[in-house]
Amino acid sequence: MSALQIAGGRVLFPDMTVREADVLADRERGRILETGDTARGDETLDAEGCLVVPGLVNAHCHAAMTLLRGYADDKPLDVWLRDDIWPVEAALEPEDIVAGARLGAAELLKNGVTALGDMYFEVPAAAAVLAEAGLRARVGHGIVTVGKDEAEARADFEEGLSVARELDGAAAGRIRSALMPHSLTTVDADLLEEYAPRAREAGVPLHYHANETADEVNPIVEAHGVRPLEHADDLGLLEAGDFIAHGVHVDAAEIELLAERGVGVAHCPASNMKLASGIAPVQAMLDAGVTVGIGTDGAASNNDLDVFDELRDAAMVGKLEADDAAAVAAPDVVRAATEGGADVLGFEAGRIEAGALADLVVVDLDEPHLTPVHDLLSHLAYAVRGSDVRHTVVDGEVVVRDRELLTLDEAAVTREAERRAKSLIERAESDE
Ligand SMILES: CSC[C@H]1O[C@@H](n2cnc3c(O)ncnc32)[C@H](O)[C@@H]1O
Ligand SMILES: [Zn+2]
Repeated sequence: MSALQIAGGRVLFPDMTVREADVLADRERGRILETGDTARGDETLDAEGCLVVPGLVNAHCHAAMTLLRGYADDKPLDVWLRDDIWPVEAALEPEDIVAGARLGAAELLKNGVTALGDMYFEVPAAAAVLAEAGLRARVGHGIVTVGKDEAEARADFEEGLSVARELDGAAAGRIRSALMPHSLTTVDADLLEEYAPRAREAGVPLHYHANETADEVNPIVEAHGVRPLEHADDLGLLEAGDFIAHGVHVDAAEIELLAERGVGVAHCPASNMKLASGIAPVQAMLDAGVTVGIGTDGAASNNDLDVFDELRDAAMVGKLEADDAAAVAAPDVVRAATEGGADVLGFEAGRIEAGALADLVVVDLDEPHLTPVHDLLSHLAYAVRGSDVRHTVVDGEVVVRDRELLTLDEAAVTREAERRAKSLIERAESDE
């Protein structure tokens, strides 16, 4: 057996206490062996003066959208997608998505993200990039049927299903999959109802955008006489292990439904604020027992993939929504960004304890903005930045050491992304 020891740090344990401890990981099984005064490993990662936390989980992302970072800002979701994003996405070539996914992977890992949920196009190629970079991910082909005839719409669902079947369990289990219809308003309801059981047969969950804006809720209520998540339930889209993105405009009955069905929510506070989509009732979800994770959404609506940023936003905006400074407190957001996200994505990660997947992050505390230390949980929720991440470990393997990405050539990745982004926009704008 080959083991990695993360030595000399202070460790955040699942009960949200922080104690001095080493962590020993089995690199072959990718699992944590023990914590405390551990045996030495074949490889050591220095955590002296640092805080060792579970790897952050980005529960909803479109990693390749890093290519569209800063391309279109300051617009509401429907206008932004229709006028800016979808026209450019129509010009995407597979190599663009590969370059964007690589850039996303580099940014995620350097910011301490060890796992993500990712919905986009060219998924086998993008998943290979995420896996090679060392990430853990639940991926899926984003299915959109609006504007397509029946044959095209079915073909999109078939692609979503075959990609999910093909990729589930890839990269020694680091890649899992889901059937990922884009949303309840951009995908045909009859096909959703028809394909959901086929995803169940394939053993994969469903993931889709839901209740993101008020404009999305009203047409469903008008057409079906029920709220979107009740409609989703009627279509068979709310089963244990499924997870939705956003869940901003949800009422009490829908929150109860999410909790009863065991459906997770990827809360995306920055994207929800930037697109002025609304404020999700996160405290009410937590009170109801809904599993909540944190997502950045794509870099075009965020505009970065820093989950530390995101969990601070989640705490701040959660307090505003609840009109209560005690709401969505530090331990709640730290848990959501780690264990919550891992549970949402169905990974046995997000906690530092024997048996859990060895996905860990070492945060450097030797920074002015992290001084003094009264409460490290407070720092994690309100002061730590992605750039404070010193080491990132996924599956027992060191992927970032002393802020250097070991799995990708960062300079080459950013150069290629810059080149691809420019040519993509030129192509898209010349098609107009
Ligand atoms: C069909 S692949 C995913 C699809 O989703 C688009 N997208 C990015 N951000 C959002 C968002 O906040 N809500 C809805 N859809 C979003 C992305 O551009 C792709 O087209
Ligand atoms: Zn999204």
